[in-house]
Amino acid sequence: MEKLVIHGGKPLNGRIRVSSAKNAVLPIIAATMLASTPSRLLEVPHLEDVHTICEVISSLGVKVTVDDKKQEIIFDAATLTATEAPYELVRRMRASFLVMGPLLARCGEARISLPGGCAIGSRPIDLHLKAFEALGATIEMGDGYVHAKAPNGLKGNQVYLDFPSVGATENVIMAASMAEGKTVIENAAEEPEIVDLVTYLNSMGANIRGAGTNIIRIQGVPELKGAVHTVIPDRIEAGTYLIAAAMAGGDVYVENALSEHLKPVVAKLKEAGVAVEEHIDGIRVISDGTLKAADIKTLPYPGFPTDMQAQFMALTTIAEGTSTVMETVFENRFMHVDELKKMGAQIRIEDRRAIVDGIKRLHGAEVRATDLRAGAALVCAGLAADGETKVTQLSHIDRGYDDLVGKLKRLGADIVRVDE
Ligand SMILES: CC(=O)N[C@H]1[C@@H](OP(=O)(O)OP(=O)(O)OC[C@H]2O[C@@H](n3ccc(=O)[nH]c3=O)[C@H](O)[C@@H]2O)O[C@H](CO)[C@@H](O)[C@@H]1O
Ligand SMILES: C=C(OP(=O)(O)O)C(=O)O
Repeated sequence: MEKLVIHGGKPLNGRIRVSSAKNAVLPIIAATMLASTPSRLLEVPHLEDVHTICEVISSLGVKVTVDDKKQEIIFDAATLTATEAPYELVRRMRASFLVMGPLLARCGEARISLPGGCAIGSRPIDLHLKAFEALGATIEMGDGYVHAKAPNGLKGNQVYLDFPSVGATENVIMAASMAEGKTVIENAAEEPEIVDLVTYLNSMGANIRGAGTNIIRIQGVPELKGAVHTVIPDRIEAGTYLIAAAMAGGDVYVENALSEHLKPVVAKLKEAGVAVEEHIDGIRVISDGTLKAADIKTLPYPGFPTDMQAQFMALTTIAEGTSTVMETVFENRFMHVDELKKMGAQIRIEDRRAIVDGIKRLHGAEVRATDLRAGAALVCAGLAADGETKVTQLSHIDRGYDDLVGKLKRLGADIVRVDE
């Protein structure tokens, strides 16, 4: 079994560069299916989730040509032939469901396995389906699959999302980009990854306005052409390294981190007593490892990101005083609590709130990465803890962190990946 073995207590120093955002590259790869000519994506991160979405669209007939050295991928969807995404692929990653919008737009049909729940909550897809129906698709469910059909094409409409779901907003944008007429999405998600998807779609010839606000207007066009695109930096990866440095202590420059995408994380780090400098091409953290309690509440963007909740909770475990961590986006995203407790953390859960009594130091332990960000939180905790920490279930971490071990080693961390 593969493990990360960390000998904690060493300060982190130096520079690392953030990779392109997982949560932007996944919908953008799905969107390449909309084009009748090839698209080229630059600086694509090496992530398991990227492999998975490439497998999904390859299985639908898209020609995917990877140039690993240049970190480029070319997608040619002229050969899109199939409309069914099977369970074996969709179960590996929920974001596979993002192929539904493009398939409906291009082929008028999609049969996709239900993505189901996962460690962080039940994660239904009702908002996606309601929106597709508003665009004229008929939806049938059976045998664990969603079968959506729009044989005469999709028609633009007003779509109100009951919650600003990131995935539903992306799926509707992609579907509506080639629908007949105008679509207006109200209560849309405002995440930077949505803005990046729309930047890419507009460069393909789409007509979409308002991305980054809660009202997005889409005038459908009959055809989209491939484009060249570089995906935005990963704000969650950046935030994870900021927290690692804040906890372990040291002086770290996170190059390519965009501070305008990380406002709540930077504000909370400052509240916790960490010195943070926001520069044009990155963010610098200087910390002696002394931290103060700070409360967070996760919210859709521009609120505090749920994908940073576990890492920030790790930080509060060694912050002086009592912190409250409230999770409002997912109903069950506290799987890391039991693992952090194995390292000595004092945490109790009251409904959607975790109350953390800070202690002076964590101690090393063998812990499980129960999901992607839980894994990241445990790595941060291990870097700051006394003694040896072993993190297992690395497949979760591999989904979303490009060269985690290499980057941390460059900062002086004592971390290795072993197969025991
Ligand atoms: C690949 C990707 O970009 N993943 C991100 C995306 O996930 P994802 O797009 O799945 O997250 P959503 O914004 O859709 O989910 C937010 C909340 O809405 C609920 N919901 C969502 C859709 C739906 O049809 N019905 C429904 O009830 C979910 O269960 C959840 O409680 O945004 C999340 C919230 O910022 C992040 O944590 C994920 O990292
Ligand atoms: C929850 C996450 O991703 P996904 O939506 O792909 O599960 C995440 O990136 O933290």
